[in-house]
Amino acid sequence: MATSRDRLGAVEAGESSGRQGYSGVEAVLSSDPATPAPLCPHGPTLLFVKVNQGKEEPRRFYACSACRDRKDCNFFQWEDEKVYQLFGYIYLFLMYLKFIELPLSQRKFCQSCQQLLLPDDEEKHREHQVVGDVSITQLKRPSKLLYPLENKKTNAQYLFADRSCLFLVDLLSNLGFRRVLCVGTPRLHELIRLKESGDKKSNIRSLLLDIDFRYSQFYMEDSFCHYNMFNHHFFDGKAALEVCKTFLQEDRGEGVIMVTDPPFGGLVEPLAVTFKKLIAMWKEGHSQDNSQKELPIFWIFPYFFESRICQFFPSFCMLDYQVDYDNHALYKHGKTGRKQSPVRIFTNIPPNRIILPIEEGYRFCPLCQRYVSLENQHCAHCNSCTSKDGRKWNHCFLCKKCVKPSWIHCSICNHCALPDHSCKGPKDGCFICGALDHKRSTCPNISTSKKVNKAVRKQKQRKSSKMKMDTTKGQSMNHTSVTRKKKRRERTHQYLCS
Ligand SMILES: C[S@@+](CC[C@H](N)C(=O)[O-])C[C@H]1O[C@@H](n2cnc3c(N)ncnc32)[C@H](O)[C@@H]1O
Ligand SMILES: [Zn+2]
Ligand SMILES: [Zn+2]
Ligand SMILES: [Zn+2]
Ligand SMILES: [Zn+2]
Ligand SMILES: [Zn+2]
Ligand SMILES: [Zn+2]
Repeated sequence: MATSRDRLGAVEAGESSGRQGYSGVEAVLSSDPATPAPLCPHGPTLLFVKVNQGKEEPRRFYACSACRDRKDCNFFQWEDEKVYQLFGYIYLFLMYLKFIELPLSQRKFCQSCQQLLLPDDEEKHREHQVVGDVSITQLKRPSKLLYPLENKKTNAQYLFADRSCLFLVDLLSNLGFRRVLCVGTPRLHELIRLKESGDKKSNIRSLLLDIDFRYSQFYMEDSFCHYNMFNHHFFDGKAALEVCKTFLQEDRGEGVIMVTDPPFGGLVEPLAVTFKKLIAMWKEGHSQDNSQKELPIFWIFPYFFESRICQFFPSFCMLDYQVDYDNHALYKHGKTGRKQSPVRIFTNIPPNRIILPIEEGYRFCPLCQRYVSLENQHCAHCNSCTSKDGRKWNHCFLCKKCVKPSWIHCSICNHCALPDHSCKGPKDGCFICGALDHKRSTCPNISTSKKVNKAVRKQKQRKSSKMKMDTTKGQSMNHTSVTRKKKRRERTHQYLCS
């Protein structure tokens, strides 16, 4: 919390090399384990020391362990100034109580430090970007006050568009849930609380687990735990773990659901391990007769992770609902009709209980007993509504399954693929006739090669204006994890950039 650009400026002044954004400094590896490092939104910070040639004792400071660039995380705290850590949550919450009692004109928020300011603090933030007149409504929507963390490597914080968030809150309430464990869903958490305080009928409570420490300014420890979902770590130790446990086990575990929307760059396996630990925590509070029951879960993630998620949670199915985000242009509805979002809800709740909004283009398929996208047509051969991406898919009789509309059956590869894919085998044959001694551009079965090139170009143009994710369930999972990771990154990149 005690970030300060001024002090950092002093450290950096006159330095030229070293850590980017913190030049002329080195990490202190053997910091005293008895003194835990303060936390930034990215977890425990690292201790650094300014390398100086002078004789005086260098002053040490804490900075973010994850972000190499100060632009991504400007946390800064001198080692000998550990004020906030001593008081932790209590301090922050007392500060919050003081804050809401101030007259509107004195309620200020420092955007540079991402921190609520009391009048005494103002002087320190004089040269920062400070906004005034922070209303109670704003305080109840911290996800709109704080800027979304956007560091791609550590934490891309994509926040739900109101439409999707309202849909989720209504759905949870219609399904009869009374408690929601929000794992990495700060905006859902605040909307549940907002509805709860406004509407007496809905009495849903919410507990947020998130790595973004900035939220602890706005919530007491019974509604926010600083948590790492990749290793099931509660930063505030046993007390926080107990809060979570009590929340899950209340009412003998009845009426609770976990909703999670992890960063998309995250790996499925560590997340699955963590979620199984949370499930086990919920189960501990059960009597034996309930042992068959599962903790209801909504796991929000891109559709191309379907096979991976179902590998760990075989009872999960993927809903057709497309989750939209505020701060990601490609995940939003376009001005003209729907821009496809690749993000879906994976759940162990029977899909026939989940009504998707007809006005947003979903319909009920009586054969599949679930709501599907309007264009997702029931295939008589597959006996299922097969589309994964919301477009109409076509059945290929050779592959014996439905495939994306942009795919064509390739006689060399013996399965459907994009027209301009490179075929397997020792040589890339001709896509048109399958012969190995020429490419499609010189195929004798087509009058002029120009025609083909033109057709291919056109197809490419058409394609690039549409979606471009080209993996189906079950494919691409049998390589080494390194190439898999790389490929997935590439695929996501390809999708996001198309
Ligand atoms: C893709 S965003 C989802 C936000 C959600 N759509 C919302 O609007 O409420 C991912 C969320 O997970 C949190 N997060 C990222 N890494 C995390 C970690 N290792 N452990 C816990 N939470 C994490 C982020 O702070 C962020 O709130
Ligand atoms: Zn940080
Ligand atoms: Zn400030
Ligand atoms: Zn169907
Ligand atoms: Zn089919
Ligand atoms: Zn085919
Ligand atoms: Zn091929």
